[in-house]
Amino acid sequence: MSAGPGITVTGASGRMGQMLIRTVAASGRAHLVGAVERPGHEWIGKDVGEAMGGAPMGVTVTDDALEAFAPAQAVIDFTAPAATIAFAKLAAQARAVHVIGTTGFSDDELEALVPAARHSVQVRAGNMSLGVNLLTMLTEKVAKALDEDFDIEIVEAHHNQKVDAPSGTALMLGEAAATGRGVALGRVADRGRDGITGPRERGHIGFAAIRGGDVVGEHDVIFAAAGERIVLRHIATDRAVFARGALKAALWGQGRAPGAYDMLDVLGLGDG
Ligand SMILES: NC(=O)C1=CN([C@@H]2O[C@H](COP(=O)(O)OP(=O)(O)OC[C@H]3O[C@@H](n4cnc5c(N)ncnc54)[C@H](O)[C@@H]3O)[C@@H](O)[C@H]2O)C=CC1
Ligand SMILES: O=C(O)C1=N[C@H](C(=O)O)C[C@H](O)C1
Repeated sequence: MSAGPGITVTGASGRMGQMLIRTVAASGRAHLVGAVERPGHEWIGKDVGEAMGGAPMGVTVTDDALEAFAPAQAVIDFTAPAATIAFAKLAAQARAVHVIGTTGFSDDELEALVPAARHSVQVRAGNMSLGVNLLTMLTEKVAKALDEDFDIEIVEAHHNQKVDAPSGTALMLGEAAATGRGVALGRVADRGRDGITGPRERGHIGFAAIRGGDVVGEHDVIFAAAGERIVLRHIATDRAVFARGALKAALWGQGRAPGAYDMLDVLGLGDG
Protein backbone atom coordinates (compact mmCIF):
# COMPACT_ATOMS: atom_id res chain seq x y z
CA MET A 1 0.00 0.00 0.00
CA SER A 2 1.45 3.41 -1.02
CA ALA A 3 1.87 6.05 1.68
CA GLY A 4 0.08 9.40 1.80
CA PRO A 5 -1.67 11.35 -0.93
CA GLY A 6 -1.14 10.66 -4.62
CA ILE A 7 0.75 13.45 -6.36
CA THR A 8 0.97 14.45 -10.01
CA VAL A 9 3.90 16.59 -11.10
CA THR A 10 3.56 18.84 -14.16
CA GLY A 11 6.56 20.00 -16.18
CA ALA A 12 8.08 16.62 -15.30
CA SER A 13 11.27 17.02 -17.34
CA GLY A 14 12.04 20.53 -16.06
CA ARG A 15 14.69 21.53 -13.52
CA MET A 16 12.04 21.68 -10.79
CA GLY A 17 9.91 18.85 -12.24
CA GLN A 18 12.71 16.31 -11.85
CA MET A 19 13.61 17.59 -8.39
CA LEU A 20 9.94 17.32 -7.33
CA ILE A 21 9.58 13.76 -8.65
CA ARG A 22 12.68 12.66 -6.71
CA THR A 23 11.51 14.47 -3.58
CA VAL A 24 8.01 12.92 -3.67
CA ALA A 25 9.38 9.45 -4.41
CA ALA A 26 11.90 9.62 -1.55
CA SER A 27 9.55 11.18 1.00
CA GLY A 28 7.62 8.16 2.30
CA ARG A 29 4.78 10.65 2.97
CA ALA A 30 3.27 10.79 -0.52
CA HIS A 31 3.51 8.85 -3.75
CA LEU A 32 3.76 9.78 -7.40
CA VAL A 33 0.66 8.99 -9.47
CA GLY A 34 1.18 11.18 -12.54
CA ALA A 35 3.75 13.07 -14.59
CA VAL A 36 2.73 15.63 -17.22
CA GLU A 37 4.74 17.26 -20.01
CA ARG A 38 3.76 19.55 -22.87
CA PRO A 39 2.42 17.98 -26.09
CA GLY A 40 5.22 16.86 -28.41
CA HIS A 41 7.80 16.46 -25.64
CA GLU A 42 10.17 13.52 -26.13
CA TRP A 43 9.35 12.09 -22.67
CA ILE A 44 5.64 11.49 -23.52
CA GLY A 45 4.87 7.75 -23.33
CA LYS A 46 8.04 6.92 -21.36
CA ASP A 47 8.28 5.78 -17.74
CA VAL A 48 9.29 8.92 -15.84
CA GLY A 49 11.97 7.16 -13.77
CA GLU A 50 13.64 5.80 -16.92
CA ALA A 51 13.28 9.16 -18.70
CA MET A 52 15.22 10.70 -15.79
CA GLY A 53 17.95 8.10 -16.31
CA GLY A 54 17.09 5.88 -13.34
CA ALA A 55 14.95 2.87 -12.40
CA PRO A 56 11.33 2.66 -13.60
CA MET A 57 8.77 4.32 -11.31
CA GLY A 58 5.62 2.83 -12.85
CA VAL A 59 4.32 6.26 -13.95
CA THR A 60 4.12 7.08 -17.66
CA VAL A 61 4.63 10.68 -18.76
CA THR A 62 1.53 12.04 -20.50
CA ASP A 63 0.33 15.26 -22.12
CA ASP A 64 -3.25 14.49 -20.98
CA ALA A 65 -3.41 16.54 -17.77
CA LEU A 66 -7.04 15.66 -17.03
CA GLU A 67 -6.20 11.94 -17.06
CA ALA A 68 -3.09 12.50 -14.91
CA PHE A 69 -4.95 14.67 -12.36
CA ALA A 70 -7.88 12.24 -11.88
CA PRO A 71 -6.08 9.87 -9.44
CA ALA A 72 -4.20 12.72 -7.67
CA GLN A 73 -4.95 14.35 -4.32
CA ALA A 74 -2.42 17.06 -5.18
CA VAL A 75 -0.85 18.54 -8.31
CA ILE A 76 2.55 20.20 -7.98
CA ASP A 77 3.05 22.64 -10.80
CA PHE A 78 6.25 24.49 -11.68
CA THR A 79 5.75 25.23 -15.39
CA ALA A 80 4.74 28.47 -17.14
CA PRO A 81 1.84 30.92 -16.60
CA ALA A 82 -0.39 29.80 -19.52
CA ALA A 83 0.01 26.14 -18.57
CA THR A 84 -0.68 26.85 -14.88
CA ILE A 85 -3.93 28.69 -15.68
CA ALA A 86 -5.16 25.65 -17.64
CA PHE A 87 -4.00 23.28 -14.87
CA ALA A 88 -5.82 25.34 -12.20
CA LYS A 89 -9.17 24.60 -13.87
CA LEU A 90 -8.37 20.91 -14.21
CA ALA A 91 -7.10 20.63 -10.62
CA ALA A 92 -10.34 22.23 -9.41
CA GLN A 93 -12.34 19.71 -11.47
CA ALA A 94 -10.36 16.87 -9.89
CA ARG A 95 -10.70 18.52 -6.44
CA ALA A 96 -6.94 18.17 -6.09
CA VAL A 97 -4.78 20.58 -4.07
CA HIS A 98 -2.94 22.76 -6.62
CA VAL A 99 0.53 23.80 -5.50
CA ILE A 100 1.73 26.55 -7.83
CA GLY A 101 5.43 27.40 -7.96
CA THR A 102 5.27 28.96 -11.43
CA THR A 103 6.36 32.63 -11.62
CA GLY A 104 6.14 35.38 -14.22
CA PHE A 105 2.35 35.94 -14.14
CA SER A 106 0.88 39.22 -15.39
CA ASP A 107 -1.88 40.80 -13.29
CA ASP A 108 -4.48 39.44 -15.75
CA GLU A 109 -3.00 35.96 -15.52
CA LEU A 110 -3.15 36.07 -11.72
CA GLU A 111 -6.81 37.08 -12.01
CA ALA A 112 -7.44 34.03 -14.21
CA LEU A 113 -6.37 31.76 -11.33
CA VAL A 114 -9.05 33.11 -8.99
CA PRO A 115 -12.16 31.13 -10.10
CA ALA A 116 -10.45 27.76 -9.62
CA ALA A 117 -9.59 28.61 -6.01
CA ARG A 118 -13.30 28.65 -5.20
CA HIS A 119 -13.41 24.91 -5.77
CA SER A 120 -9.98 23.69 -4.74
CA VAL A 121 -7.15 24.46 -2.38
CA GLN A 122 -4.59 26.58 -4.25
CA VAL A 123 -1.21 27.27 -2.64
CA ARG A 124 0.89 29.72 -4.63
CA ALA A 125 4.25 31.27 -3.79
CA GLY A 126 7.04 32.73 -5.89
CA ASN A 127 9.41 30.91 -3.56
CA MET A 128 8.57 27.82 -1.50
CA SER A 129 11.69 27.75 0.68
CA LEU A 130 11.44 28.28 4.42
CA GLY A 131 14.33 30.77 4.29
CA VAL A 132 12.78 33.12 1.76
CA ASN A 133 9.40 33.09 3.47
CA LEU A 134 11.10 34.06 6.73
CA LEU A 135 12.98 36.74 4.81
CA THR A 136 9.70 38.29 3.61
CA MET A 137 8.65 38.69 7.24
CA LEU A 138 11.99 40.28 8.18
CA THR A 139 11.79 42.58 5.16
CA GLU A 140 8.34 43.82 6.15
CA LYS A 141 9.52 44.41 9.71
CA VAL A 142 12.65 46.34 8.72
CA ALA A 143 10.75 48.41 6.12
CA LYS A 144 8.21 49.31 8.80
CA ALA A 145 10.92 50.37 11.24
CA LEU A 146 12.78 52.62 8.80
CA ASP A 147 11.63 55.77 7.04
CA GLU A 148 12.20 56.84 3.44
CA ASP A 149 15.73 58.05 4.28
CA PHE A 150 16.49 54.38 3.58
CA ASP A 151 16.27 53.54 -0.14
CA ILE A 152 15.05 49.98 -0.71
CA GLU A 153 16.64 48.03 -3.56
CA ILE A 154 16.07 44.35 -4.36
CA VAL A 155 18.79 42.55 -6.30
CA GLU A 156 18.34 39.00 -7.55
CA ALA A 157 20.58 36.55 -9.42
CA HIS A 158 19.53 33.41 -11.30
CA HIS A 159 20.78 30.91 -13.88
CA ASN A 160 20.95 31.82 -17.57
CA GLN A 161 17.81 29.84 -18.53
CA LYS A 162 15.39 31.80 -16.37
CA VAL A 163 12.73 33.48 -18.54
CA ASP A 164 11.06 36.00 -16.19
CA ALA A 165 12.33 39.10 -14.37
CA PRO A 166 12.12 40.33 -11.72
CA SER A 167 11.97 36.89 -10.12
CA GLY A 168 8.82 35.83 -8.28
CA THR A 169 10.84 35.98 -5.08
CA ALA A 170 12.00 39.54 -5.75
CA LEU A 171 8.36 40.55 -6.24
CA MET A 172 7.36 38.79 -2.98
CA LEU A 173 10.11 40.71 -1.17
CA GLY A 174 9.04 43.94 -2.88
CA GLU A 175 5.44 43.37 -1.75
CA ALA A 176 6.66 42.75 1.80
CA ALA A 177 8.73 45.95 1.79
CA ALA A 178 5.80 47.94 0.37
CA THR A 179 3.45 46.49 2.99
CA GLY A 180 5.91 47.49 5.73
CA ARG A 181 5.98 51.01 4.30
CA GLY A 182 2.19 51.12 3.92
CA VAL A 183 2.32 51.75 0.15
CA ALA A 184 1.18 49.84 -2.96
CA LEU A 185 4.14 48.25 -4.75
CA GLY A 186 2.64 49.07 -8.16
CA ARG A 187 2.94 52.78 -7.38
CA VAL A 188 6.56 52.78 -6.22
CA ALA A 189 8.32 49.96 -8.13
CA ASP A 190 11.31 50.93 -10.32
CA ARG A 191 11.89 48.02 -12.68
CA GLY A 192 14.61 47.96 -15.32
CA ARG A 193 16.45 51.29 -15.12
CA ASP A 194 18.35 52.16 -18.31
CA GLY A 195 19.77 55.36 -19.82
CA ILE A 196 19.42 58.83 -18.28
CA THR A 197 17.03 57.88 -15.52
CA GLY A 198 17.50 60.97 -13.36
CA PRO A 199 18.16 60.73 -9.64
CA ARG A 200 16.48 58.00 -7.64
CA GLU A 201 13.00 58.90 -6.49
CA ARG A 202 12.55 58.98 -2.70
CA GLY A 203 10.29 56.17 -1.44
CA HIS A 204 10.64 54.03 -4.54
CA ILE A 205 11.55 50.33 -4.41
CA GLY A 206 14.09 49.34 -7.05
CA PHE A 207 14.64 45.97 -8.72
CA ALA A 208 17.72 44.64 -10.51
CA ALA A 209 18.20 41.22 -12.11
CA ILE A 210 21.43 39.33 -12.82
CA ARG A 211 21.36 36.24 -15.10
CA GLY A 212 24.28 33.87 -15.49
CA GLY A 213 25.57 30.31 -15.35
CA ASP A 214 23.88 27.90 -12.99
CA VAL A 215 22.94 30.24 -10.11
CA VAL A 216 20.03 28.57 -8.27
CA GLY A 217 18.64 31.77 -6.74
CA GLU A 218 20.07 34.65 -4.70
CA HIS A 219 18.18 37.63 -3.29
CA ASP A 220 19.37 40.76 -1.47
CA VAL A 221 17.08 43.35 0.07
CA ILE A 222 19.18 46.48 0.54
CA PHE A 223 18.18 49.36 2.81
CA ALA A 224 20.63 52.13 1.91
CA ALA A 225 20.85 55.46 3.74
CA ALA A 226 23.50 58.16 4.08
CA GLY A 227 26.39 56.58 5.98
CA GLU A 228 24.97 53.08 6.50
CA ARG A 229 23.40 50.11 4.74
CA ILE A 230 21.45 47.06 5.89
CA VAL A 231 21.46 43.99 3.62
CA LEU A 232 19.10 41.05 4.12
CA ARG A 233 20.23 38.09 1.99
CA HIS A 234 19.00 34.64 1.02
CA ILE A 235 21.08 32.23 -1.04
CA ALA A 236 19.59 29.01 -2.37
CA THR A 237 22.27 26.48 -3.33
CA ASP A 238 19.98 23.48 -3.98
CA ARG A 239 16.54 23.33 -5.65
CA ALA A 240 15.59 20.71 -3.05
CA VAL A 241 14.59 23.59 -0.72
CA PHE A 242 11.82 24.59 -3.15
CA ALA A 243 10.69 20.99 -3.70
CA ARG A 244 10.53 20.28 0.04
CA GLY A 245 8.36 23.37 0.52
CA ALA A 246 6.07 22.33 -2.34
CA LEU A 247 5.60 18.83 -0.91
CA LYS A 248 4.89 20.34 2.51
CA ALA A 249 2.21 22.53 0.88
CA ALA A 250 0.65 19.52 -0.89
CA LEU A 251 0.39 17.64 2.42
CA TRP A 252 -0.82 20.71 4.36
CA GLY A 253 -3.60 21.30 1.81
CA GLN A 254 -5.25 17.91 2.31
CA GLY A 255 -8.72 18.35 3.82
CA ARG A 256 -8.53 22.19 3.89
CA ALA A 257 -11.38 24.42 2.75
CA PRO A 258 -11.07 25.61 -0.88
CA GLY A 259 -9.31 28.94 -1.24
CA ALA A 260 -6.10 30.74 -2.19
CA TYR A 261 -3.22 30.23 0.26
CA ASP A 262 0.49 30.99 0.35
CA MET A 263 3.55 29.51 2.04
CA LEU A 264 3.16 31.69 5.12
CA ASP A 265 -0.14 29.85 5.71
CA VAL A 266 1.56 26.49 5.18
CA LEU A 267 4.47 27.32 7.48
CA GLY A 268 2.22 28.82 10.13
CA LEU A 269 3.93 32.20 9.80
CA GLY A 270 0.89 34.17 8.58
CA ASP A 271 -1.25 36.70 10.47
CA GLY A 272 -3.66 34.18 11.93
N1 LIG B 1 8.15 29.00 -6.35
C1 LIG B 1 9.36 28.47 -6.25
O1 LIG B 1 9.84 28.11 -5.15
C2 LIG B 1 10.14 28.23 -7.50
C3 LIG B 1 9.61 28.59 -8.70
N2 LIG B 1 10.25 28.29 -9.87
C4 LIG B 1 9.51 28.61 -11.08
O2 LIG B 1 9.04 27.38 -11.65
C5 LIG B 1 8.94 27.51 -13.06
C6 LIG B 1 9.71 26.38 -13.73
O3 LIG B 1 11.08 26.52 -13.45
P1 LIG B 1 12.15 25.47 -14.03
O4 LIG B 1 11.81 24.10 -13.58
O5 LIG B 1 13.49 26.04 -13.73
O6 LIG B 1 11.87 25.61 -15.60
P2 LIG B 1 12.06 24.52 -16.74
O7 LIG B 1 12.00 25.27 -18.03
O8 LIG B 1 13.27 23.68 -16.46
O9 LIG B 1 10.78 23.57 -16.59
C7 LIG B 1 9.48 23.93 -16.97
C8 LIG B 1 8.84 22.68 -17.53
O10 LIG B 1 7.45 22.94 -17.76
C9 LIG B 1 7.10 22.29 -18.96
N3 LIG B 1 5.89 22.85 -19.52
C10 LIG B 1 5.70 24.06 -20.10
N4 LIG B 1 4.45 24.17 -20.57
C11 LIG B 1 3.82 23.01 -20.26
C12 LIG B 1 2.51 22.50 -20.50
N5 LIG B 1 1.57 23.21 -21.14
N6 LIG B 1 2.21 21.25 -20.03
C13 LIG B 1 3.14 20.52 -19.37
N7 LIG B 1 4.40 20.94 -19.14
C14 LIG B 1 4.73 22.17 -19.58
C15 LIG B 1 8.33 22.48 -19.86
O11 LIG B 1 8.34 21.56 -20.94
C16 LIG B 1 9.45 22.24 -18.87
O12 LIG B 1 9.81 20.88 -18.78
C17 LIG B 1 9.43 28.92 -13.38
O13 LIG B 1 8.32 29.79 -13.46
C18 LIG B 1 10.30 29.27 -12.17
O14 LIG B 1 10.45 30.64 -11.96
C19 LIG B 1 11.45 27.67 -9.89
C20 LIG B 1 12.06 27.31 -8.73
C21 LIG B 1 11.47 27.58 -7.43
O1 LIG C 1 13.43 30.20 -11.98
C1 LIG C 1 14.06 29.84 -10.94
O2 LIG C 1 15.04 29.10 -10.99
C2 LIG C 1 13.55 30.31 -9.65
N1 LIG C 1 12.43 30.94 -9.64
C3 LIG C 1 11.76 31.46 -8.51
C4 LIG C 1 11.64 32.96 -8.62
O3 LIG C 1 11.28 33.45 -9.71
O4 LIG C 1 11.90 33.65 -7.65
C5 LIG C 1 12.32 30.97 -7.20
C6 LIG C 1 13.80 30.71 -7.18
O5 LIG C 1 14.48 31.89 -6.95
C7 LIG C 1 14.29 29.99 -8.41
